[in-house]
Amino acid sequence: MSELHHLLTFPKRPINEKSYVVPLTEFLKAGIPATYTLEQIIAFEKSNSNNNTNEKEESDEKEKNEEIENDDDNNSNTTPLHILARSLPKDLTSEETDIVLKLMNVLFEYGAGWNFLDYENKTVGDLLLLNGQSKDGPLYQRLVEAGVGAELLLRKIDDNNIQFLDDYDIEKEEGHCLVDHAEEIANDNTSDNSNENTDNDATAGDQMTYLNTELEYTKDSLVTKNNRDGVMMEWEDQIMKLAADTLFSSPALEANNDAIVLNIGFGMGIIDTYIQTKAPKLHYICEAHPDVLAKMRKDGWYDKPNVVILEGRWQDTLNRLLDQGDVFFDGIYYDTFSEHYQDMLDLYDVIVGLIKPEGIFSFFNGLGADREICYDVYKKIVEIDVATYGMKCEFTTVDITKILPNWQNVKRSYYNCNYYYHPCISFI
Ligand SMILES: C[S@@+](CC[C@H](N)C(=O)[O-])C[C@H]1O[C@@H](n2cnc3c(N)ncnc32)[C@H](O)[C@@H]1O
Repeated sequence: MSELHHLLTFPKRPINEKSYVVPLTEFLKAGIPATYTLEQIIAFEKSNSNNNTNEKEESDEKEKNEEIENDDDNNSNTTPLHILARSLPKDLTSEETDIVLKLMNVLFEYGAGWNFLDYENKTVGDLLLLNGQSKDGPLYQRLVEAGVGAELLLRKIDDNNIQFLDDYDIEKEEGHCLVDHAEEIANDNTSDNSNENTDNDATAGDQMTYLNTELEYTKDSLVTKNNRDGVMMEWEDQIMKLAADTLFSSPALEANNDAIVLNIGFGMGIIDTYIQTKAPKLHYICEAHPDVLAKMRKDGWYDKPNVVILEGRWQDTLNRLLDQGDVFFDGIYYDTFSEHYQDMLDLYDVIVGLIKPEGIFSFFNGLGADREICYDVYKKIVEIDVATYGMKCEFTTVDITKILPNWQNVKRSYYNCNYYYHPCISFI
């Protein structure tokens, strides 16, 4: 362990400016990177000890190093911020908390990352919470702020086509939060859109690959036929019920049967079934996948008098509705598959043109739900993004510990938090 890392284990109390902020700043000013990881130190020491075989006295250190080296995938990045969060005393005074906040500020100022995973596969956020910090507390909130800043900056860089690193490298190296209904991105972008090669990992990450992939309805899910990627699962039933209620909560609605609502993404039709129980005047459903459309036809959705089916991707069908200029919605719900947050940014442009002034927009919020800190960062990002359209997003937190599945029959879990932030978006 380097002196910098050792300092952040808080070897002495109280934690004050002189003993901590001053030396940390000096280390960083001297050129030690704020992202200097334990793994890099181990690699360095290993190469040194190979050259100098008689220096083997630090056995404690070796044990720790072995733990880190034995990390499953060896991809961990145990940064100084991890050490700080892991070593945080549980009985911090408020003066000491202020100093720790200063230490975090200094580390971020010198380029510390907010979302690396350490040798135990934990984020700094996980460690702060484990050490008694609350989500509303200044330390966790500082981390969220850093995440929001970094994600917005990354977006600006992408927008301007400035490429410091290959996009894929950024995602791999920083454990970049994946913000889709499914949590993992495709291994690579080599899909050729043919049926033969489509049913692989890319189904969740690439829309055209997904739309060419055969689907299968099981008793309680909709999955990609060959690789069993969960497109939709029945455990979300209560979330869909809540969402359907939200769609009918526009203050301008006098009765449900006046309502004109739109659902984007049919899947298992769970939310659409709840919407139908409210007997809206018009119920639009936008769906792109041929297998899902076939199921909708078979189950009689095309024959329902108040249902209008928009066949195709929302990117095409909703823009046509916008051009038409004569349909406006009291409620819009969005829940697709294999799309990215960039798609949601594009969707906001369409939504503001299609929703009535007092209408409500909501979506399945799996944004960053693979990690608590990512989920909190994306909660903030949504608020910031919709605010640019003069809208506000109010979240209701729902405990979902009892309804989360065991993920046994699908390839991977796409939701790893035991609570759900249900969004309700409306004009201010
Ligand atoms: C997670 S499921 C929706 C589940 C639905 N909320 C329910 O209650 O069952 C996602 C659906 O979105 C559809 N989809 C994916 N991308 C789409 C797009 N660009 N436009 C329209 N539908 C899309 C998928 O085919 C799939 O049927």
